[in-house]
Formats: sequence, C-alpha cells, structure tokens
Amino acid sequence: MNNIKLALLGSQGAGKSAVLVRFLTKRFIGEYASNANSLYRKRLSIDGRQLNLEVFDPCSQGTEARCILEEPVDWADGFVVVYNINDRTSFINAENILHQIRETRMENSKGEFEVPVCLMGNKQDLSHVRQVCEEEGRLLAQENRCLFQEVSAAESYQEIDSLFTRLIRDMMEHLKYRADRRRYSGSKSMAKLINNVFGKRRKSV
Ligand SMILES: Nc1nc2c(ncn2[C@@H]2O[C@H](COP(=O)(O)OP(=O)(O)OP(=O)(O)O)[C@@H](O)[C@H]2O)c(=O)[nH]1
Repeated sequence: MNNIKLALLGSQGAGKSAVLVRFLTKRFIGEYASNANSLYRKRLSIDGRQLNLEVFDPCSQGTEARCILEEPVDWADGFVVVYNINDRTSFINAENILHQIRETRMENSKGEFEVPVCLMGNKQDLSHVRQVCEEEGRLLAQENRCLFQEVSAAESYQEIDSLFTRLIRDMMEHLKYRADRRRYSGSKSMAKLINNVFGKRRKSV
C-alpha cells in the first residue's frame, strides 16, 4: 500500500484545519484547537489504489513562514498552501511559502523534481469583503506551477474534495517517477560496478 505524506501550510486563521477536516470528514467544524501540531491519518482509495494518507497540520501561532516550513518541507511528498481571500497578508505569506518550498526542494533534489503543490484561496463565501482577487491567486499558481482553486470550507465539500484528489493523484505519479528514477540509476550504478569489476578483469586476461 502507498504511503503519502501531505503538509498544510499557511497563515494563522487562513482555514487550514477547516479545509482539511472538510476533506477528511465532509463536515465543517467552526473552531479548532490551534495551539499544537496535528498529524491526521486516513486510508483512501483513489483510482482503485489503496493508500495511507498522513497530513501534517502544523500549529502556526505566532510563527514566521520559515519556521512553519522547517519541519514539513523535507518530510512531505506534497503541499497544500492555504490563504484567506479576505486577508492580503495571508496571500503574501502564501507567496513566500511557495518560494521557500521551491527553493528548498530544488536544493535537495538538485532541480530534478518538482514537488506537487496546491494553492487554495479559502473563505470564498466571504468574497464580498475579499482583499485578493481570484486572478491574482491563479497567476501566483501559474508562476509556481501548482494547482489552484478558490474554495469555501464553510460552504462546500465538492471543490475541496476534487482539489485534494487531484493533488494526491499528482503526488502518487511523482512518487512513482522518483522510485523509477532511483531504480534506473540503481541498476545503472550496478551495471557500472559489474563492468568495473568484470569488464576490467576480462580485459586483463
Ligand atoms: N466564513 C468562513 N470561515 C472559515 C472558513 N474556513 C475557516 N473559517 C473560520 O476561520 C477560522 C480559522 O480557521 P482554522 O481552520 O482554525 O484556521 P487555521 O489556518 O487552521 O488556523 P491555525 O490553526 O491557527 O493556524 C475559524 O473560526 C473557522 O471557523 C470558510 O471557508 N469560511
């Protein structure tokens, strides 16, 4: 069975827990304890494939984006970055987080892989007081080559479900690609090793 690790990032109060709980339980719960990191686990079936999903929902109280990122950025196979469309600061924070994910992951993987990321503009039900227009979100997502949608954890399940599902599909593809690459480079180095040992020996006979 596949294990998939997802991290939720974003400003305090953007609705990270609300979005996640909507996806996992189909329900909206108004208030969540936000003074501790949470790790959620769920078994899912996507395209007939069983998987164990782990989601890290870090406590973002009073922390800077870089601190939020320190733990999950190496751990996760994919990210959901949430901002509140009624709070421009949370959008700017999302932008910083996306840059940091890219920087860190590019460094770690020598630019070979791009980790799947989804940008969510939450609280769409309050769009009459929005501070960030939808186009800005879409542009930011395009620049960072990630999925994007405005959602409302309070009012709708469908969009959140399909966005998470698309992201998890991308993550599964990405993990498979990485595993294939590793296998391929493993067999290449094995072939090199065999060549070095036996090839040389044969020459010297
Ligand atoms: N109107 C509206 N309120 C929402 C929505 N999503 C979340 N909220 C509210 O926004 C507040 C913050 O939501 P949380 O899910 O706790 O936000 P968070 O990003 O997990 O916050 P921290 O854990 O503090 O980082 C709560 O009062 C939620 O009820 C939404 O889609 N619409």
